[in-house]
Amino acid sequence: MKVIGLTGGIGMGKSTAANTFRRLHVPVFDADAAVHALQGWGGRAVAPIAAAFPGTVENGRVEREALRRAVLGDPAALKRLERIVHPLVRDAERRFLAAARRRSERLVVLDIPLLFETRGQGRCDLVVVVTAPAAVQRARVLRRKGMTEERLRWILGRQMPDREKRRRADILVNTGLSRHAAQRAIRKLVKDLRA
Ligand SMILES: CC(C)(COP(=O)(O)OP(=O)(O)OC[C@H]1O[C@@H](n2cnc3c(N)ncnc32)[C@H](O)[C@@H]1O)[C@@H](O)C(=O)NCCC(=O)NCCS
Ligand SMILES: Nc1ncnc2c1ncn2[C@@H]1O[C@H](COP(=O)(O)OP(=O)(O)OP(=O)(O)O)[C@@H](O)[C@H]1O
Repeated sequence: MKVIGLTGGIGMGKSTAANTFRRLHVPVFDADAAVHALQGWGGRAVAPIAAAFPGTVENGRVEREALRRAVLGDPAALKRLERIVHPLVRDAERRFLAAARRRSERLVVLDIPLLFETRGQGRCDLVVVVTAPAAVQRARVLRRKGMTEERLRWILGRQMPDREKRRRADILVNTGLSRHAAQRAIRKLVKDLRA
């Protein structure tokens, strides 16, 4: 089974690329979705987060807005949150990979925003980095509800710079050109890997 890592900075087009893989019947592990599930009702991160960040859990689930306020601008607090969440995400990833192996999948994708930051590339046979010009990235992200210049700057400061990610990529997918071009690049990759 070949494991494709999919990563890129905020707003570079990971989720869109992940959907293209799904349409080609390649199973995708979505780390952001795993974080949501872990922080949702019944999730394994709820109790440790309630203990570490009082007031951020309500009705058995994490209030992400409150948690964001608790960590924004506080690198030490974010580190504490990551130490709770990342091992649990890793666990979910292991289960995903084990299930895919049992089904004899030949190709799977790990969609992980912080793949390089958490040294996850070693678990991948090849890494796809989605990228676009900084101005395009900025415009995309600032269109989102609740996003501010300050928040964007802070997030970008916590992520490995795009040029570093590009340097480490096995395959670069430019999402700044057109949807069609990005889809074509992914289709070609899947076809080559399946051959
Ligand atoms: C702080 C939280 C509650 C904020 O939630 P919120 O719904 O407001 O934002 P969301 O999760 O959609 O993240 C917004 C953007 O920030 C980026 N981001 C999120 N966490 C981190 C982080 N630890 N370091 C760098 N960038 C991050 C993501 O790429 C995303 O594009 C949430 O991001 C969280 O629990 N983060 C810690 C877990 C983590 O490290 N996740 C990253 C993916 S594994
Ligand atoms: N190839 C592309 N061509 C044009 N627009 C694109 C392309 N890929 C993504 N986009 C647009 O860019 C925006 C961000 O895309 P997406 O949500 O996939 O990014 P992301 O990397 O998953 O973001 P985040 O890191 O915040 O989760 C969306 O509005 C999407 O429609």
